[in-house]
Amino acid sequence: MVFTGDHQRIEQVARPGLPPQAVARIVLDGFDRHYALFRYGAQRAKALFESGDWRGIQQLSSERIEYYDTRVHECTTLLTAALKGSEASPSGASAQQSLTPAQMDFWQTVKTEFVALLAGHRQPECAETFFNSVSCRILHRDYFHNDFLFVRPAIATEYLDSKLPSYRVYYPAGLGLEKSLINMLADFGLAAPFSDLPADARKVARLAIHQLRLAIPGGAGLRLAPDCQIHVLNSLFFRNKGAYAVGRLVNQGTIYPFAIALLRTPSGHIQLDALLHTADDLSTLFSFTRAYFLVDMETPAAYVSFLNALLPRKPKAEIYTTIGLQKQGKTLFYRDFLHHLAHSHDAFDIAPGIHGMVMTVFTLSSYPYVFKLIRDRIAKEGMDHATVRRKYQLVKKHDRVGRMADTWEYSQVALPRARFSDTLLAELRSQVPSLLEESGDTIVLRHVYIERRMTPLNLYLARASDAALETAVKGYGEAIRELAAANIFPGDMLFKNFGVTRLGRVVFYDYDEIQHMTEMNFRRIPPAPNEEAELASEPWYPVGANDVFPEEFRFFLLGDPRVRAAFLKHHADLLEAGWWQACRERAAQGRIEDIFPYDRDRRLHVSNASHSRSSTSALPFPYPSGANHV
Ligand SMILES: Nc1ncnc2c1ncn2[C@@H]1O[C@H](COP(=O)(O)OP(=O)(O)OP(=O)(O)O)[C@@H](O)[C@H]1O
Repeated sequence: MVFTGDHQRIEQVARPGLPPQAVARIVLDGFDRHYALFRYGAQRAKALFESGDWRGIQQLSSERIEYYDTRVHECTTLLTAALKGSEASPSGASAQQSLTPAQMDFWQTVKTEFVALLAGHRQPECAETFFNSVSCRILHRDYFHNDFLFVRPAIATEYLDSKLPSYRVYYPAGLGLEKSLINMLADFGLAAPFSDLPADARKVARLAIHQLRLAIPGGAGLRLAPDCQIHVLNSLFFRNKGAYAVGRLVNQGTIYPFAIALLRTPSGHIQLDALLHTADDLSTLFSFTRAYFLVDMETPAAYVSFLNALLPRKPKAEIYTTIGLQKQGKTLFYRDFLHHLAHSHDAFDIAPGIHGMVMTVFTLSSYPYVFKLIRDRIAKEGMDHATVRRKYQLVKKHDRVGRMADTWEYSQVALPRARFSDTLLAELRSQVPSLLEESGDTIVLRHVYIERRMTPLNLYLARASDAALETAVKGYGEAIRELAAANIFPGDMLFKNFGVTRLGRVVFYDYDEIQHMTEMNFRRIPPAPNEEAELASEPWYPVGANDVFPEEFRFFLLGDPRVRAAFLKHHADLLEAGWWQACRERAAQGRIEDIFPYDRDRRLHVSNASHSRSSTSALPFPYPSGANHV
């Protein structure tokens, strides 16, 4: 539903006495417009994939992040104008003021009417969230409870689906696995030819049978059981240069989740690139460290419920987020979090690790997230709140390539004071007083970033065995390479700014100093004119604001002999300006590198030869042999 013509409707409804139902209608129209544009984005992603317009996909993903706030703003403005002068308008007096009993009645009725309008709606949970966003901009915080907002959902989404069901079914026991796969992939109706779908489907079928044999005790004589079926979500999942068919195979009552990665070759053909089937494969694909997918869904709840069965460890909040509905993700996160608080009694405390100069970070041991507040006084030259927020927003909109954690930004988060440790409370009062509001038993955080908790890499390395340390240092170098390939220079590459995830991936989380690679100037240190110059505290050469001397990395990164040995074994070239210059050059040419969320050995068309050192030139960007990701 679009807003064209709505101004006329507002005039009709903007007379004093605008009924609650009309207010509810304006909000729902606002949401419907948002969701129509959201779906249109996903439909465009398909066309962009088909034509290989990678820059277009990147731009779309980035722009889509703003859609929601823009629509909420638009709807709030519309509503405020429509309510102007009416008795219901809290802003008529002041949004800070208490509502009169009549106004309370009015706004409660708006909520009831909104629920009535949601009968038969396919995205009721997202519409409720939109209603909350608009209402929060109109009502005072005192009214942020279930009488006026959807603190709890009103409409159940279990078993909700579209007229056209969200997933399709194929029966390999009759048709054969290979043929079923061919039909399944052809049914996506991509407007680009497959290079050789039967041959690719054969490869995938063989791999699938092999995996089934491994999974089933005595599976050597595997037969597809009569109940064998493939369920595949109707829409492809698009992100960067990849498209993914996401589904599950059911055989003898057991569910085997899978995703098939599709790529477009430079000649414009579609190729199956990988079969992803383990729990870790799917966790990596749907990780919080990657950009959100573009998926055309009429009923997102049906997609989330399907995905939830494939990814049982992943909270629904994160699933909504990975499919681009990050506001719904935020709502669910907050509900889960309040529920967890009500069912736990441990205390918030300062996060383990080295304290940041920019952020005060705290956590709750029983909950796997950290809370980050920007310090009032930042002990870094030229750094202020606006810059920090800008950098975090940059990361939100950038492709995070599996190497940067996603953050959720919240304002006005009310938490029980009794749950804060004394040390943390003292730290917050001294470091972030402007973000803290203490009233009675509650502490309100005016602005906070919430992010998945990881083990800080410096702590991890300090207690790692030799083997684990080598793996982590290798992962650290790979993270730097992949960030650089995605045009991100981390700025501060100290180990304390990286974390290790549950799956052992090394991920960057300190964004205040990041810059684009293309803004940097990577230089070699010129030879010293004499010995005194070398010993002097000041460099003997001029240094520009964005000059970086990779030779110097060894001085602040490689003090520990174990770390040094591992780093030099895998990533010695990162200490050379030449590597960085080449990478910067590629970014400057506007190249979008291939960084896929699965290991090279999963690729169906990568021959063994390309795993050897001699073939590194075939790799898409300066990369050492043995690297996991291309
Ligand atoms: N996602 C996370 N998981 C676990 N610990 C974290 C996380 N984010 C931050 N921390 C902890 O908080 C510390 C400070 O966080 P962060 O690096 O974001 O702050 P900063 O002020 O920007 O740091 P710097 O002074 O390096 O700029 C980290 O060194 C780490 O110990």
